[in-house]
Amino acid sequence: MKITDITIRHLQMKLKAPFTTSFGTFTNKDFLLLEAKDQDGTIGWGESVAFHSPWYNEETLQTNWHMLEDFLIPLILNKEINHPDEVSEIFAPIRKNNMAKSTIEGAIWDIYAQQTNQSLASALGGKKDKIEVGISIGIQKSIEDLVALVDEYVKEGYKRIKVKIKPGWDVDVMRTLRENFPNVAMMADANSAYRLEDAELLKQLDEFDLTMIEQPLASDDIIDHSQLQKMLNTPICLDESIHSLEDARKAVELGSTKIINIKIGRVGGLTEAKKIHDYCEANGIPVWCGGMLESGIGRAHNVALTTLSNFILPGDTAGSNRYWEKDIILPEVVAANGYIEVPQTAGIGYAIDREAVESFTVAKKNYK
Ligand SMILES: O=C(O)CCC(=O)C1=CC=C[C@@H](O)[C@@H]1C(=O)O
Ligand SMILES: [Mg+2]
Repeated sequence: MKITDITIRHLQMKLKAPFTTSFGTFTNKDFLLLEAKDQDGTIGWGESVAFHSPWYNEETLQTNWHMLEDFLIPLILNKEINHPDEVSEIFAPIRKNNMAKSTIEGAIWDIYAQQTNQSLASALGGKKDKIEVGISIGIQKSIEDLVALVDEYVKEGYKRIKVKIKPGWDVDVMRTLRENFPNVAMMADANSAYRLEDAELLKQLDEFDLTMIEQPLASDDIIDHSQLQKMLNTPICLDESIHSLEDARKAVELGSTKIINIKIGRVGGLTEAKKIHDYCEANGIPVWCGGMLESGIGRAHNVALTTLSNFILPGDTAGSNRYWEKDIILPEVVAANGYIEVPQTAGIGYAIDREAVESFTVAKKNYK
């Protein structure tokens, strides 16, 4: 294929419910949507998961737009590409900026799957026809509000409940949840809110039979997590610390993590995500697919990735209606009784709702 035409759009979509983590609260999702067209007119879609501000990692919507416009698109336009795995090689001279790279690579995977007349899941080697899904709940105003929300999602059949923790909102919260929901698969995501000195406090979480504690320590740490894991019975899951297969290898070899949260954007795209999946499978490390409050396009990519065999834990890919009054795909991603049916049509398996896209677009630019 040869990509001959790319359009970047800045979309602003209002979240159904504000999302609060140990870093703060946001009510809108601003993100870049990338539309790529090849010489035959096949159109593929990719979504940047970079937030408006650099709180999750160093990338932002603006840095992504800059990297795409000034470096990545010029490397891709009118270049002969035989397989999407070539994109990460083309981008190898560009340091980091994984979310920007992933945005364009995802669109190329979509085009490739359409041109080989297979679902994106199949193109990645996935075999599942439905995936188990969990749900991630931001920090709530009160424990009572949190219990009510968890109760709602458990009744909807979500297979795993993920809650945020931070100093002052941790042991008591998890104890109350466990008392109310003794049999639900539950995990905590700390988003790096703790230090190794907090080990004794984090050890108290062992009492609640959590499936994992996600990213308790610094977002660029692997060493201290290996020390902490020796002190905890609960498995540590790394998210922000893992940017590549190399990071995953080092973390696994050091015993820093027993589970890995794979996010396509964080690791630079589907090709690297698949490499991490395969390495973890060969080393007995289960993985699951994390979320970044994606629109239906990013959500569709997450569904396809989760069909790979070692995605054995429910991820954060909840249904579209959890996030948006109206998504930008048709049909929307639907989670029913904790499962999402995997689309079998060619490409990402969902059609774009152009009217919805245009209604949320606040800026756009075309590149030929
Ligand atoms: O997309 C979802 O529903 C999951 C969102 C989510 O839990 C996160 C998104 C971004 C940063 C964090 O707050 C958290 C995570 O680290 O997984
Ligand atoms: Mg996380």
